[in-house]
Order: sequence, then C-alpha cells, then structure tokens
Amino acid sequence: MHVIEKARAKINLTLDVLYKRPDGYHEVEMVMQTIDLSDHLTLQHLEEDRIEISCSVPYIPTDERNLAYKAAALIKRTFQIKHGVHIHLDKKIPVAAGLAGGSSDAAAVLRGLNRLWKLHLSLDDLAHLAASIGSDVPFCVYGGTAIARGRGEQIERIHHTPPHVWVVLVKPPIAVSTADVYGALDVNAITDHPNTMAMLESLQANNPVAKISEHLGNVLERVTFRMHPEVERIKKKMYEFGAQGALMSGSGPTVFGIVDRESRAFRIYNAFRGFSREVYLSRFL
Ligand SMILES: C[C@@](CO)(OP(=O)(O)O)[C@H](O)COP(=O)(O)OP(=O)(O)OC[C@H]1O[C@@H](n2ccc(N)nc2=O)[C@H](O)[C@@H]1O
Ligand SMILES: Nc1ncnc2c1ncn2[C@@H]1O[C@H](COP(=O)(O)OP(=O)(O)O)[C@@H](O)[C@H]1O
Repeated sequence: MHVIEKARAKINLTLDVLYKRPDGYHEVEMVMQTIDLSDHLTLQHLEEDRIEISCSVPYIPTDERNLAYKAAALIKRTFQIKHGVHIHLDKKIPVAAGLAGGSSDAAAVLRGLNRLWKLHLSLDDLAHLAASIGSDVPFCVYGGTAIARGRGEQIERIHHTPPHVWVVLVKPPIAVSTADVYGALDVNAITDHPNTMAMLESLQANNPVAKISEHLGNVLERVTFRMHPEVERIKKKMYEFGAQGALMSGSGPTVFGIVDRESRAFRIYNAFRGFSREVYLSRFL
C-alpha cells in the first residue's frame, strides 16, 4: 500500500515584518505563491511501528531532524497510530534556498498520511497541525496563492485564477540560515515596507507582469545582501537579462525573476546557465 504526493516550492512575492514578538519570532505579512517546481514523495505503509526516510541526495539528514520525519511522527503521536511508514524523498527543490523545500515535504507527508491511513482530516485540520513543525508548513499544506500572517502560520487563501507568469530562479552556492537573517534584522530601520494589499489586488485583477512587478518587496533582502553581496549582484543581473521583476525569496539566497513570455524566460534562463549551476525555470501554479 503506498501513496504519491508532490511537494511544491513557494516564493514570497512580498515579505513584510511588522514587529519582533515577545516569543522571539517576527510578526510577518507576506504574499506567498506556489510554483511549478516540486519534490516527489512516495509513502509506503509499514506494519512495523517505525518511520524510515530515504532521500535522493546525500546531504539531508534522514533521521528525526528531517521535516518529513517530524510530520510523520506528529501524525502518529496525535492519532496514536501503531504502524509505520517508509518515506522516499526525490528532491528537486534546492535545499536551504528560501523556497520552503523542507516545509513542503512536511506538508506533503501530512496530506499523504491522511490518505494512506484514511484519517479523513480536512486541509484546515492538517494546516492547524502543521504550525508546530514550522512557520511555512501551513501554507505548504494548501499551496496556491495566500497571505500569511502571524509568524507565517495564519493563512488567508486567495481564490483566483493565477496569472500566466514565468519564473526564473537562481540559487547561488551559499547557505543562508533563516534564524540568522531574522536575527540580524533591525525592525525599526525598515523604511521600504512592501504594500501587501496592492500586490494582492494586482494579482486578483490579473494585471500584466510589469504591473505585478511594481509591488514586489522583501524586507529581508537588505540583511541577506549585506551578508552575501553576490545575492544582490544576481538580482541586478536578473534585470539586465530582461526580467520584468526580480526579488529574493524568503530569507534567500534564491533570487527569482518574473516575465510574461516563455521565450523571454528561456533567454534569461540560458543567460544564467553560463555561470550558475543552480538555475530553474518555473511558473506560477
Ligand atoms: C523567511 C521565510 C519566508 O517564507 O521562509 P524561508 O526563507 O525559510 O523559506 C519564513 O518566514 C521562515 O519560515 P520557516 O523556515 O518555516 O521558519 P521556522 O522554522 O518556523 O523558524 C526558523 C527561525 O526563524 C526565525 N523566525 C521565523 C519565522 C518568523 N516569523 N520569525 C522569525 O524570527 C526564528 O528565529 C526561528 O527560530
Ligand atoms: N525534507 C527536507 N528537505 C530539505 N531540507 C530539510 C528537510 N528536512 C530538514 N531539512 C533541513 O532544513 C534546512 C532548511 O531547508 P529548506 O526547507 O530546504 O530551506 P528553506 O527553509 O530556506 O526553504 C536545511 O538545513 C536542511 O538540512
């Protein structure tokens, strides 16, 4: 008995930080968008009471530190399930990139085990559980377009037909810690808060990409740019190569560019392939 789930990457079209909370987290407001770049998960029922993880790449832990493991352990604990699961992760989303790859794997495990073990939970039930795994996991349970608030776990889904937008992603070969980036952010020094509602209205009005691009904004960019100037250079190149809009996703270091035409996206993709190893072509989903 097995089920297959796709775990899709996200990008942040806006990322605003409102204040630092007493619990150490930052109160955020972000427009999140699922893109067509996914890990593939296979969940195989085991009669024995254990969680096994295997992975297509060697540099991700396969023990309880893996977010997919945490999700399976949470389901087993919450619903007192006495058998187990083998989870294979076929990784395609770059790791520690600002694209929520691990969070999306965890969300896919919640959805997959709900089916495998016939738990009859709604997506809202799963998203509620997901918050204890990580701030980005509830959004990944739903996917699509949403506004995320709180520490990222409060999701307002946006039901619309997503505009046709091509996305080129470039991940420089550096590791960025989300905790370090939030830790180095001086909330009182933020002057360029993005306009969440303007972005939302632009998406819902199905505006052309050039218009949507006017509202892209991420207050963590400055912090990551300071730590790793090459990330800012990639953003500049993205515009030089013809992107209509460009932004760092999440805490970085991936930078995405958006365009309305496939041919233009291919040109940018090919231009980056000359000197970047990790370049991806994708679309809004
Ligand atoms: C920046 C964002 C934007 O979508 O994504 P990534 O760059 O990780 O993809 C998210 O806010 C990341 O969410 P996620 O990666 O799930 O974070 P968590 O595991 O919950 O938290 C990691 C650490 O980041 C800091 N953190 C996280 C979220 C938040 N609203 N405020 C914080 O200060 C905390 O120090 C926390 O210990
Ligand atoms: N299933 C998983 N896939 C990727 N990374 C994982 C996973 N489980 C745990 N991790 C760890 O989580 C960290 C962040 O990974 P990831 O979710 O890809 O990044 P981000 O939050 O920047 O999008 C990495 O250091 C990685 O070792």
